[in-house]
Amino acid sequence: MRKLVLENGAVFKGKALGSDQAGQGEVVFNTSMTGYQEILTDPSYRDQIICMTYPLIGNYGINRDDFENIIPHCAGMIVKKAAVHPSHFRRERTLNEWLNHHNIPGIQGIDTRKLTRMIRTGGTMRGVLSDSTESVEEARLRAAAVHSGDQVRNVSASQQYWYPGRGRHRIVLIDYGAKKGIISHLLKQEFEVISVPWNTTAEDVLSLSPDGVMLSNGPGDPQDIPEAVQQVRKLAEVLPVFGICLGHQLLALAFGADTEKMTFGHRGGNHPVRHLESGRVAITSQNHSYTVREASLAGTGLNVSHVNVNDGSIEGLIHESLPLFSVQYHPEAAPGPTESAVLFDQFKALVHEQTGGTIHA
Ligand SMILES: NC(=O)CC[C@H](N)C(=O)O
Repeated sequence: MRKLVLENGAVFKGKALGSDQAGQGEVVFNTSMTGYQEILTDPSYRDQIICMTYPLIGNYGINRDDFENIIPHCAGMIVKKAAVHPSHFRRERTLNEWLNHHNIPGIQGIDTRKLTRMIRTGGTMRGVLSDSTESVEEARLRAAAVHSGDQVRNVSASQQYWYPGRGRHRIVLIDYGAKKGIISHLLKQEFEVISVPWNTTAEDVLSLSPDGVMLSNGPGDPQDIPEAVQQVRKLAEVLPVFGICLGHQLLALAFGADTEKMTFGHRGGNHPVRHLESGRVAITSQNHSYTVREASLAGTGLNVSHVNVNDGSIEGLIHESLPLFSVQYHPEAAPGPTESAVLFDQFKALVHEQTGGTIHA
């Protein structure tokens, strides 16, 4: 028997999934029906235990192509039922085999609806996964003591990577825990991409002669990395910038706005977002716990471009005079609906406009 114990004392008894090692982290839920491979390898889930609300996970196995990072960074996985015999022509391993291979613990067979409702009302909670015979109170105390920090430092690559691309314009991607999908979309726009570690100084970024800067997604609280915020501000004054998720939050902080933690965040592939100027709604892929505080935007030069249709939270920002924009959701859609990929076209157009170039088809 394996159990999940939350910091509020709730106990969920189920069966083992993945590694036998004890797991601990912040328990979050994701409403995507598919895309578990991309979700498990998204570095933004660092130190989090992911509960999938869809009841059958793993039915098409794990393949060699759909990774968002070389290794998974999440702390655990919770499913109602993990498929034992996945069926897909690209499948190479089962979910259970792959979790074992990467030493990630999980639990299956618990009431994931009950857990999700508990998080929706009580907020994101810390929890532990264990096989041990420790008492519930001991496990609860362990859960309440879970502390995460240094998440970006732990997931960002420690060196530069160069992706030649086919275009004339060079983008420096600041890697706070970047998903492969972002790099693929930049290359599709024919940008040359240089990804740099999260703590690269603005001066070192500028020495690479970029035509624009992409601020990636990443784990944790954006306020944990004030040194990165300072560098973003310097870059935003001189170059076109596009920020995604953590990158969006860092851009807001760089201009003096504030961020706060949401009760349970947004995670899934079906979040409706309204573009205020056109009134058009896009269905988006999301994975975040923090949000930009609307009241804090006054006087920053940043305006709200997109809002979440469900709860009205800020989903996009645009600067009133500088060539900068950002979104809280995931236009790279890995996994998720691809309709927001147009934002990468808009970034290309912005970079070309700023550099005086023309777009080559
Ligand atoms: N996907 C992301 O970049 C997440 C951003 C941030 N860690 C949050 O949870 O809000």
